[in-house]
Amino acid sequence: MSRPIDTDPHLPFPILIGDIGGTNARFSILLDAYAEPRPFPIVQTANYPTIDQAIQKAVLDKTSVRPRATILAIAGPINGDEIPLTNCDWVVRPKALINDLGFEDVLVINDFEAQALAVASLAEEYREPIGAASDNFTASRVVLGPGTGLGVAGLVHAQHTWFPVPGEGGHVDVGPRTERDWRIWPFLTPVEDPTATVGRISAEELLSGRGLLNIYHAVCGADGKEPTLPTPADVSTAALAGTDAAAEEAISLFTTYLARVAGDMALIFMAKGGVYLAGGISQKIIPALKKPEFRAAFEDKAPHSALMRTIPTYVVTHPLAALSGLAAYAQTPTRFGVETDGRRWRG
Ligand SMILES: Nc1ncnc2c1ncn2[C@@H]1O[C@H](COP(=O)(O)OP(=O)(O)OP(=O)(O)O)[C@@H](O)[C@H]1O
Repeated sequence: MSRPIDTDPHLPFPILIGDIGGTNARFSILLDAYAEPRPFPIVQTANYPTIDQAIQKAVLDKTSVRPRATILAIAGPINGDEIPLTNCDWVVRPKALINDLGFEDVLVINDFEAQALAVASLAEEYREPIGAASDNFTASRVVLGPGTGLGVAGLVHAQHTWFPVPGEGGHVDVGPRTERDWRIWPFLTPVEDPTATVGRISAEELLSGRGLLNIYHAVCGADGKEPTLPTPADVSTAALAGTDAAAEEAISLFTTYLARVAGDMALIFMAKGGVYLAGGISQKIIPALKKPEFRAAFEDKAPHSALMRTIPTYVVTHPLAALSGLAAYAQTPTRFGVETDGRRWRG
């Protein structure tokens, strides 16, 4: 028996999938449920005034395939018919995509929801284990991604279905714990965020590009030294090369705080299937994450340390992880419990 159209999660092929970040937009086309996604060159969002023009010029003008549907993953909340992106001037207008570009079906989801879809079935070659624990059964997972901000999503496994749970976990409070933390904390001030509430250090203010710089400045401040490294990449490069003591401590604290928050998220979701570190920064600091501090802080969750020791941790190394999650969903939407209410438009 065929399902009524309103509850059928399948979108019609060909499907254009897009991962729209603050800086970069990545697109692929899926011809059918079995074909490999066909990628297009990465688009710099600053080079196009609107997403419609980017899709037209960077995708539709470059292929004779006419996608009938599109699934877009965006950074930011999805409310209503006008969806502004965080960190970029583009506004997603699904009705315009239908009327002007000819799509019949448009689905917009959160970027970390797409990352969560990706970790449901990430091949071994696209994940780097941190620590010895390994997953040998299907269980709920968590994905955390330090980048421009800190994205967090759960992936709950129930009733043979993966349910991505997008949230705002990057904005939980983090407090000092060790004696050194207590010395550093008074020097932690938002580096580039004038809207941050005074006195509140959220996870994102530590675990992001600006967060790493924030930690580095605080380490220098606590030691009465002048900071000399201007960017987060300078801090991690100097730390990994062992050429700057404050940068080395900053990256060590960054991995420790990331592990504490990752452990908290694992406890909340009972993520026996593992914690996956995505985002732009994790892949670049794998040697630091492989030092003992990360797993030690992750497992340091009395009275649940024994449980934490069994939970594997990985860095996602797939170059287009969010797109791979969207492709998995587009191919077999019934494997996933993705909420489409208020996020799907049809022409
Ligand atoms: N080697 C590095 N070490 C530490 N931080 C880095 C490094 N390279 C870049 N960053 C920081 O990572 C952040 C960018 O993260 P990411 O690559 O995830 O970009 P994004 O804007 O969040 O995503 P998108 O590329 O999808 O637009 C910036 O704050 C940048 O300063």
